[in-house]
Order: sequence, then structure tokens, then C-alpha cells
Amino acid sequence: MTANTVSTCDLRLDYGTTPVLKGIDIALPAGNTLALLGPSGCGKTTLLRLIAGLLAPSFGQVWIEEELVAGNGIFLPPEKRGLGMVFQDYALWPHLSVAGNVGFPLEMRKIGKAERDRRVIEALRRVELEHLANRSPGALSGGQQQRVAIARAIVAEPRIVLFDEPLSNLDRELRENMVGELASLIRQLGLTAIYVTHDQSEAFTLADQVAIMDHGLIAQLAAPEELIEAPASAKIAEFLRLGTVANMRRTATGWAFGSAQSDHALGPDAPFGHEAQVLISPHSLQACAPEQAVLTGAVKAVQFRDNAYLADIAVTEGADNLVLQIASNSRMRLGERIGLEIVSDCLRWFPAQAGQAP
Ligand SMILES: Nc1ncnc2c1ncn2[C@@H]1O[C@H](COP(=O)(O)OP(=O)(O)OP(=O)(O)O)[C@@H](O)[C@H]1O
Repeated sequence: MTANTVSTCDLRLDYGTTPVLKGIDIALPAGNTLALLGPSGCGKTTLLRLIAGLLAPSFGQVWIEEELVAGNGIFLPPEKRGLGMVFQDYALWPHLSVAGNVGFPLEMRKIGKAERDRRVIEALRRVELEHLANRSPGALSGGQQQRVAIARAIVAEPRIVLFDEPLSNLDRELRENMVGELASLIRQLGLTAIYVTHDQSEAFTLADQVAIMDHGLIAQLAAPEELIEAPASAKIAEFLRLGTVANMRRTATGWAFGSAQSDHALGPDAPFGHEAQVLISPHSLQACAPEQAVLTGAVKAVQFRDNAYLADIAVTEGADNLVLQIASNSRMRLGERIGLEIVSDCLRWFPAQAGQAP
């Protein structure tokens, strides 16, 4: 079994009387990347800062490679935790050369010049920037600056590298290119990484595991494909924009949904006898002729994503105020009237929330 490099146990943080983290448990195996994903203010950066040692927990523990670094009266400062960090703005010093920036953490550790030079060149070689060692950071592209920041984070050969939204200051095109590059760099270097982002595609490209955070808690921690296949709640499905969440009722012969009724049988996991929340993803809908359909609507918007067209259909008959997304190989015309058929096996049902009537 692979040892966990970072783990937290019931980790909490309060600012005054306001709980910001309410009990976080993670266990990250060596060589894995964990993304912390969630809306603004959910506590991602706070969790990263607790792991880094930039904040002390109100309760709970942080372990790094079997060593307790925070909790039970122990608190190791950042420089004693063996971590590398890459921040949003890279925090490169403009008055130092690329090599000077990368060597700075070693200088702080009072490592001699010869050894320092050797390690700086090695770190720059690993990010393929040794030819720019003497340049000033201001004379580099955004992507190159980011690689300098990574070289600086790995120069002391840390066990773990923490990334706090390292791409958010780049323009969209560069960001998209850099995500893939960063993902392969993390793998090539064999890093164990924790990566804070509020960008889902970034998290899904980079991470082995994604922790979806919500109001100071982890709502679900799973591999990207599992999050898409099996979101744990309607809220997570909505946050990940996996489709439309609606209420549906199983009937004796089929299902009822808004004012629509159908005799098409539902899959075995559909609950009997009461209304339940269901995720209708683009793949659980098929277009059909409007006169044969239980649900019909008009095409409201079309976008091209992941090699297919996604159309928003505003349902006009069968349910009120509902917009459903459907995937198609061809571009539908705006305003076109289409029928929708539900592929019941592809629906995902959510258990009733506590307090919800059965
Ligand atoms: N020094 C502080 N004092 C009081 N409250 C704080 C402090 N720092 C952060 N908070 C609050 O803690 C909560 C979590 O903040 P945090 O920065 O961890 O969120 P985040 O998920 O990283 O958000 P973002 O994506 O916007 O960076 C927020 O409600 C924030 O207002």
C-alpha cells in the first residue's frame, strides 16, 4: 500500500466565532495530485494554508509523511514542513535573475554557492529553462514565469508542492495550454501536489482526486470520472453543471414529470411512490419528432463543447420553466422546435435530503 504523504484529521478553523473549516479529512497518497475545487469562500485557500503551516488549526491535525506537523500542541512552521509552494502571482522577485529567484530558498537554508548553483541548474533543466538562467523574470512570457515559480518550488526537492490558483492570472488561451503542460510536469517530476482552483476543467485535467468543497466541508472527494458518473448530491451535480436537476415521480406504469406523463418504464434505481430529485444529463435525452414526444421545447442556445454541440432546450410542453441540455452531432437552429425523449437508464436519482418528505 502507498503511504499517504499528506493527511488531515477533523481539521477545523474558526475566525473568531465563525467556523470556516468544519472538519476536513483528506489522505493523499504519494505521487498523487489532489485538487480542491469549490465556489469562492468555501475554504480552499484556508485548507492549503493550514497544510503549509501559514495558519494554525483551531482543532484537528495535519500529518506530513507520518509526521504530525500541526495539532495536539505541535506546530511546525512552513520552512520545517518540506513543502514547495506556487502562488497565483508566482511572487517572482523582479530584481533577481531567474537563477537568483530559483536559488533563493536554498540561500535561505544557507546552502553553499557551489551546491546551490548545481541544484538551481538542475531545477531549471527539469522545467526546460536552463538557457534563461540569467534573464530577468520581467523578460519572460507568463508561461515561462510560471515554470520559474515551479523550479523554485522544487529546487529544495520537497515532498509536496502546494499550488494556489497558479494559472488564474493568465489569459484564457495561455491558461488552457499551461494546464496540460503543468499536468505533465507534475507527473514527470513525480510530485505529490495539492492544487487549489475554482476552475472545474483545470481540476479535472490535473488531478487524480478532486475534493469538492462547500461551506467549509468536503462535499465529495473522488476521481474526476467518478464525480461525473456518480455525483453524491443534486447540489454537486448542479455545481459541476452535469445537466438539469428536476423532480420526477415514478408511477405505476412509468413516470410523471411536471405535467408530463409517460408509460416508459424507469430504471431499477428510481424510487417508488414519491417525487425525487433526478439529474437529467445531456446524454439522458434524445431528440425525436415533436408529435411523438411527451416533452417538447424550443432551442434557446447552442454551444460547441468536447466535440459535440450542446443545445439548451426551453421546454414548452410537458413541464414548466425547465431548460434541458441535449448533446447532438449537428448544430440545431435557434428557435427550432424539437421533441425530447428521456433515456431512463441514464437518469441519476438522488436520495431524499434529511427533512424532505418521503
Ligand atoms: N483573515 C480572515 N479573517 C476572517 N475571515 C477570513 C479570513 N480569511 C478568510 N476568511 C473567510 O474564510 C472563508 C474562506 O476563505 P478562503 O480564502 O479559504 O476561500 P476560498 O475557497 O479559497 O475562496 P476564493 O476562491 O475566493 O479564493 C471566507 O468566507 C473568507 O471570507
